[in-house]
Amino acid sequence: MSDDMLVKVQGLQKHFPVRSGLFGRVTAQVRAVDGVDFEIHRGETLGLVGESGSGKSTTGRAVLRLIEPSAGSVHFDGVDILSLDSGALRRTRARMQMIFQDPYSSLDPQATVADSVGEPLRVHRGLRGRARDDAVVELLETVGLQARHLRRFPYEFSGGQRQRICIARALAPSPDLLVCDEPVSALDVSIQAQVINLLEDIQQEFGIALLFISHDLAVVRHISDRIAVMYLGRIVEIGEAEQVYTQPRHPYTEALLSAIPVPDPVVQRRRDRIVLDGDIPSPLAPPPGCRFHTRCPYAMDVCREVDPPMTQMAGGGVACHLHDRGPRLDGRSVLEIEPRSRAAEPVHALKIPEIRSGGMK
Ligand SMILES: Nc1ncnc2c1ncn2[C@@H]1O[C@H](COP(=O)(O)OP(=O)(O)OP(=O)(O)O)[C@@H](O)[C@H]1O
Repeated sequence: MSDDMLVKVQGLQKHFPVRSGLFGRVTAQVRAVDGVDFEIHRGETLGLVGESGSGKSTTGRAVLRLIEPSAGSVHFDGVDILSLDSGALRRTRARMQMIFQDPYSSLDPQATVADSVGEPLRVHRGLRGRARDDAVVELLETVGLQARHLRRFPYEFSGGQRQRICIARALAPSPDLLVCDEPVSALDVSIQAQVINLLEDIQQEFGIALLFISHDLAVVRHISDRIAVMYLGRIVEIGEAEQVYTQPRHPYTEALLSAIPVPDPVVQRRRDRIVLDGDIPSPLAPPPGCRFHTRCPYAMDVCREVDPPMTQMAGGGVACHLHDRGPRLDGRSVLEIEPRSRAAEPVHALKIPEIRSGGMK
């Protein structure tokens, strides 16, 4: 792992068993995360986007080992966190904190701010009494609250203020990584930008890396250095934020982007709205071949058969799709690329029709 690499995730899977019948036999598996690779560098913000159900939260939790991954590896600062015993995991986890969507349920309603934010200071830094309160006040000021809030309870705060308290608590053990799972989705629109700006300021001031999970590509673009797009348990595209936003390689990214209103009418016209058919398929039985083919406006016969590999694209970014819609770094054609997996039919026997025109709606 290079020196500036903080997190390296390889082949991550999380399958949830579905049990039924009198004896609770496992009859199926929800493949919530089904082979995910990415890296986060020190001080970097990686945005993770995708529709509801694409596996973003499960990925975030599995990275922190809040849930046990089914397969794959997660290295944090060079250490394989899946190999740690509970004591070592607890110590490492202090450096990896999580902020959840709902600040209402994230805080103990019976605990004052001093206690909520002070507890990790006691556990991880051994602070007590006055020293602990002073450190809490410092953290409160960092997140835009004041010393007068110290003895108050969660019900006395607005949603935005509660999320600030959660952020202060997450900062208490001086983490290197913050996993933010839809941190502004439960807040009023007017407050969302303030909390995103706060996270950005914190990230810059303390050099903390962020894994920023959101279903909203517009939110993620603002804060991210790089963006990973997730669909049905897999990352389908990953690259520099600006490049993913202005030059999407995967039809799914294109569809997500087309749903974002753009103030410039010329850009909006270039970005005709792509409405995807139907809902995201069930992770109990992902479609064979390319998982996106059932909703893809450009689907070809081959897409039903071949699970496309991630391909390094010229101009930056990595995307998984079979269409020749951007130059590949290796200059190879669709059929030369080794598929990740393939169904019964060999690829060369498949006829690739023209990309359907008029597929956009
Ligand atoms: N504990 C669980 N048991 C069974 N299935 C689960 C469990 N947790 C998540 N899932 C399923 O895994 C899939 C991915 O869920 P996940 O919450 O990770 O997606 P998401 O992209 O974060 O969406 P959302 O924003 O709605 O949470 C979904 O189909 C979900 O129903």
